[in-house]
Amino acid sequence: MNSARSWLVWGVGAFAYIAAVLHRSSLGVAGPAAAERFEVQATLLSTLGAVQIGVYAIMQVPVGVLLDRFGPRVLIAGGALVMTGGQVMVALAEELPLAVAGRVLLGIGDAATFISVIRLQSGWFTGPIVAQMSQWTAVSGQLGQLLSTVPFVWLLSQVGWTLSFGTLAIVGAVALVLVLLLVYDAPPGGAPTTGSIDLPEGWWPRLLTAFRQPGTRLGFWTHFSLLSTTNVFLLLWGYPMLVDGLGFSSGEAAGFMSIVVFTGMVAGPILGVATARFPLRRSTLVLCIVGLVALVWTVVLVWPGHPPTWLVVVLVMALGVAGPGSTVGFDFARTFNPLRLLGSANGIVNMGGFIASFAIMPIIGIVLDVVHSVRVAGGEDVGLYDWEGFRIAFAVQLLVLGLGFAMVVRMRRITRSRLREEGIEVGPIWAALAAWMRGRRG
Ligand SMILES: NCCCC[C@H](N)C(=O)NCC(=O)O
Repeated sequence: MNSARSWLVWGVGAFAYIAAVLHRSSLGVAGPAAAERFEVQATLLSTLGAVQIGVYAIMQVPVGVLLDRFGPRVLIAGGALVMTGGQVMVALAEELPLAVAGRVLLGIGDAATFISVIRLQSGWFTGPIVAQMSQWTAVSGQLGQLLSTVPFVWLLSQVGWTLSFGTLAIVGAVALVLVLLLVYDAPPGGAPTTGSIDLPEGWWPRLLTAFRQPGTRLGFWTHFSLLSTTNVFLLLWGYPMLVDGLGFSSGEAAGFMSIVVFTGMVAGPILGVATARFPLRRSTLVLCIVGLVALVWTVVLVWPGHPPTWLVVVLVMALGVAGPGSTVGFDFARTFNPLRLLGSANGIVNMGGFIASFAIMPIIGIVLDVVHSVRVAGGEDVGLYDWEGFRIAFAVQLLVLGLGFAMVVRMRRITRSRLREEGIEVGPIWAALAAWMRGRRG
């Protein structure tokens, strides 16, 4: 455990996840080329993006159950295989239906990857480092996001659709071969066992057992609260809001998007250390991040006129912290479930943020449409992506943040009462801080 080989195995798993995120984000940055190739509206293409997120969310529970049955090696390799096939279809597609089928396969393969790499870590590492590894895995995915924004966009402009998407398929195939050669579920002696815990037979009772753990549901609501706001911004609505709503150039918008990604890459490891160092304060950390994001969105949305550039920078930095904040959800699942249920538990957690993203993405589009129609009917000459429309449409996110906050508070109360039964008392944060200050003085 925690050996050079552990790092190699994790590195290959992380590479497979980088490839998955690269596949995931490639259509989003190829919007104009796709609209031209398939002769469809950009709006229809953005709906495709939402469908892929939906497929990803629906697949979480089946994939989690399969992960507990077959282990991460099989799931990561299977995911890479399906994504490679999907990307070949996208590369060769001349008509939209084949491209859609390819994107569905990409959603399925992608769904298997992140939670399997998170599960792989628990087979190869022990101790506080495991809490940090989840953040490192998530950070590596951000590399895939960056690769899609600059190098892939450049490749697409140089060699065209088939060769650039074909190159992504080759990256997927390389990931598949490396996983088959190097990734195993645990070192030769086996992973740490949790054999003393009796688990029911059959996938359904086991899934229910994972769901009934309050820590799993605390993880679900953590992910629900914090992932969607970043996803909605990075994957769909951030670019039109910045360019059409606020009048920034496309280069400036790309710069803002990169700030989200870079802030996440810095915040992730810091949150990883914090969760490993203060495991009993993880939910307080999550609540602070949810509160911060809600506050910043509120200020942006009620700002008279266009929000100033410095405020937009604060917003994208807050969104950058929200992404790694959502990863803390997997740490709740890890510490409250036996290893043999971790696949199912992680699948449940990962569904949270993607269900919220899938719901919010079209709702924002619908609200934009309604606001636009009402204003046009009232005689105003405004565009669909006007800032006043975004101001109202983005307020929908406050409902997700508010619901998420309330549910995290509720689930942590239940989780803490379960801990109390086991003799672990988690006092209020102010009491802990006061004791810490007294300790420093004395
Ligand atoms: N853009 C934010 C990335 C944060 C990672 C996140 N916690 C997560 O759940 N990722 C799942 C995945 O499949 O990427």
